[in-house]
Amino acid sequence: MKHPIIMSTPLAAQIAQLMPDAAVITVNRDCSVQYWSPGAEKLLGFPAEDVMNQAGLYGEHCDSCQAAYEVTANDKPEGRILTLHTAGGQPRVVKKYTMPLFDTEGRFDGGIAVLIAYPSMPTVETAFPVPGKPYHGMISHDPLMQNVFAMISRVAQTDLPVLVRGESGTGKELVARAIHEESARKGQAFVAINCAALNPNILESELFGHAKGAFTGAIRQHIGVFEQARGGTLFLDEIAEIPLDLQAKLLRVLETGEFTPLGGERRLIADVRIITATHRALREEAKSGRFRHDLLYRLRVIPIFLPPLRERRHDIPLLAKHLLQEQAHGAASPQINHEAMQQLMQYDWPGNVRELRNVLSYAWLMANNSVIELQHLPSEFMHTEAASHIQHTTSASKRRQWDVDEIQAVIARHHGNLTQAAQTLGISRTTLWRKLKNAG
Ligand SMILES: Nc1ncnc2c1ncn2[C@@H]1O[C@H](COP(=O)(O)OP(=O)(O)OP(=O)(O)O)[C@@H](O)[C@H]1O
Repeated sequence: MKHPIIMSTPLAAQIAQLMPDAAVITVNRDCSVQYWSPGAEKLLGFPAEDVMNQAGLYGEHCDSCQAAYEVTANDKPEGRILTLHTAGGQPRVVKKYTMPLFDTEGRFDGGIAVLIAYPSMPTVETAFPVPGKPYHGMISHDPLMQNVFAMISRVAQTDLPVLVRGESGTGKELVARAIHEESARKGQAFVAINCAALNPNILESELFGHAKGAFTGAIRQHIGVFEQARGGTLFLDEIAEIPLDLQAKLLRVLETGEFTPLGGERRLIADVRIITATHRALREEAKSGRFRHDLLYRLRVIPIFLPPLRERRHDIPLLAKHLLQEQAHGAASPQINHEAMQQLMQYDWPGNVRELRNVLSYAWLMANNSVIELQHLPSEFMHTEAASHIQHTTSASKRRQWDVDEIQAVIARHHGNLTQAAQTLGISRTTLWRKLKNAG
């Protein structure tokens, strides 16, 4: 039997005095408001007289819950992040803690809810988007990306399917992971699968699994990603690439919430949150018949678009600093000089942030712990007037010395594999040998 807790209004008022900025609310077993603190008036904008003795209040004022101020008998003590709307219609992100109360007979008898403005929580795991600060490993001060971060916080409070669209390397998987980490499914599995990387014949078994003997070669049972991700989040990358027959099967799973492994007898519950991603315009794919319309509507409930890096060039210095710091693992990270930064800013970045990360790794290696200059960037950055000028003015002796350092650093990075080192340097293995011999 649950322990009886008596929550009288004076006691609630005392708690409210201890937490003047929080909304302290008590409800009875019908969810009718019995106490509404001055902090609740401040945080949510509704005066007490408007809400007292009202039940099931303001469901329409909550984007991610049924009733904003509800307390149920099964509520757990952990906080939930919700987006509410204030009396003035402004969205307000709050963390809501609830405690159900029970009478001496063990019957549910209402409870207490404490709502705190989310960013002011002392224990926020740096999860609230703050411009210029990393948000789940992503950094940007671009307004579109800030919107994306805010959207992640909101959709994470629901189980709605999200479709992330963006070019390769724009951070689609980071977005999917961030939604998972912000959601109640955090702590359960996050399973990512790239639908384009798998042969269509084995994709079905990768998704739903197969029983032993389901087809020739199925020598043992295989657990598919729907089951691996049970209770957690399933990220289906490059969703546009799945064949039409599999699209039909996936649609059925989404409609019924169940699936059967290939050759299996039992239907299993698909308890996963689905996040999909693509670099293609899925609506165009549907128009041209390559993607099912009905599946598109199922998956694209919440669309999130990630802009390419060339459309947010002003993010490049911030990202470069962040990525270099990440690679330095706490040690002092190298600076980038003006010319090199100019080149980075002008480049089109077809591979987006992933390409920027790789270019910076290369440049750091080449700079050998000194300031990153233009000549440390890969060859595609050296084909401009400014670049050729700088190359020209690099002294021959400095250049030769730099070559040896560079070669040795690249060889070390490839753990002594000269073929791979030569590939990274863009020279033949023979030239590499010759340079090493001359240096020695
Ligand atoms: N805004 C960002 N801030 C910091 N790092 C980022 C950002 N966006 C992407 N990255 C980094 O870029 C790389 C690529 O990110 P991710 O794998 O999420 O991209 P993607 O869009 O899923 O790529 P693909 O479509 O090729 O799978 C990762 O190393 C990731 O950490």
